[in-house]
Amino acid sequence: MSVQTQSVVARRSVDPGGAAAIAFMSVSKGFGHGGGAVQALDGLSLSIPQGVVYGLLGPNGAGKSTLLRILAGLLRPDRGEVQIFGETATATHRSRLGMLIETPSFYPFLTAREHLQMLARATGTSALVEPVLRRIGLEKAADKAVSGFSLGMKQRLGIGCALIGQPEAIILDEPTNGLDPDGILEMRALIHELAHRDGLTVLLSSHLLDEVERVCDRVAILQRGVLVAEGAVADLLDRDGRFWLKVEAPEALLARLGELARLGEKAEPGEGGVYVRIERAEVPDLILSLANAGVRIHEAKWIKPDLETVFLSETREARS
Ligand SMILES: Nc1ncnc2c1ncn2[C@@H]1O[C@H](COP(=O)(O)OP(=O)(O)OP(=O)(O)O)[C@@H](O)[C@H]1O
Repeated sequence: MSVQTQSVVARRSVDPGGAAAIAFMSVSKGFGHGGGAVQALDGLSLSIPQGVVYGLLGPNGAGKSTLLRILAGLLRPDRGEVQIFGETATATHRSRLGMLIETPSFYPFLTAREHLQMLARATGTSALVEPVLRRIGLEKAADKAVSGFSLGMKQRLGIGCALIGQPEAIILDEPTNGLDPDGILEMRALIHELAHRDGLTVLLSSHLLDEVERVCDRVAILQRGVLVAEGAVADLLDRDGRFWLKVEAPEALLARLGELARLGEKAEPGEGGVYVRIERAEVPDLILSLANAGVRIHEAKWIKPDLETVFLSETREARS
C-alpha cells in the first residue's frame, strides 16, 4: 500500500512493501597494491528501505565515503552491485537521487531564489521554487546574496538545489559537519521533514553517535569495510539495555541471581545495586522470583543504553 504524503517537493509516495530505495549487494572496493593496499569495502550488503532516515555510522576509514561515492557513480566497485528502487543503478537511476556529498559551491553574488530559479528552468520545475524555499527554511533570506550565508544556510540551499530535481532519495555525507549549534538543529529538523513529511528516503553518513541516535530511524555500523551491526535504532538500543536493581546488599543479590535465575554471568555490581543484562521480556519473572525469595528491592528500572554503548560493544572485537 502506498502512503500519500502532503509533500510538494517529492516525486514518489512511499511504498513500504516495495523494493528497497537503495541496495548494496556484496560490494567490495580496494585501493592500492601490495603492502599499501587497503580494502575499503569488503563484500558489504545493505538494504535501505523507502521513506526512512538511514544512518551510515563508523569511525574514520570505515568505508562510509567510499560507499557513498560508489552510489553516486564517482567510483566503480571491484565487485558487487548497487540497486536503486530495485534496478541496477545506471546514470538515469542516479539522476533520481539528490546528493550532497561535498560542501556545495554557489555563485556568491546570486541569491538563494536565483540559484533555485536557474536550476528549475533547466528541469522545468519552476513551480517548486517557492515550496522548496519554504521547506529549507530560507524564505526570509531568499533574496540575499549567498556570500552572506552561514555554512548551515549553504548546506540547506544545497539540499534545496537537490529538491528542485524532485529526487526520490537524498544522500548526505556528514550533513552537520562544521555547523554551529543552531545550524545543527535546523539541519536535523529539515532531515526529519524530508523523510517524515515528504516521504523521501534520506541516507546520511556520520561519525557522530549522538547525531545518528537523534536523527535516524535505522543505522548500519561499519568497521573496516564490513557491516558489524544493522537495524532500527530503537531496537539496537533496546537490545543492549540493562536492568538496574537497587538493594541493601548488592553482593548478596549477585549470589542470589546466580542461584535463582542462573544470571550470575549476566550480572555486575554497581554503586548500591546490581545491573543485569537481560531481555526486557524477562524482567517481570526476575522481579517475581526475587520478591518470592524475600529480596527487598528499593529501586528497579530499565537502563537504556546510548548508541555509543552499542557501537563500542559491536566494534569491540574488530578493535582488539
Ligand atoms: N582514493 C583513495 N585512495 C587510497 N585509499 C583510499 C581512497 N579513498 C579511501 N581510501 C581508504 O579507504 C578506507 C576507507 O575510507 P573512507 O573515506 O571510505 O572511510 P570513511 O568511513 O568515510 O572515513 P572518513 O570519515 O575518514 O572519510 C580508508 O582506509 C581510506 O584511507
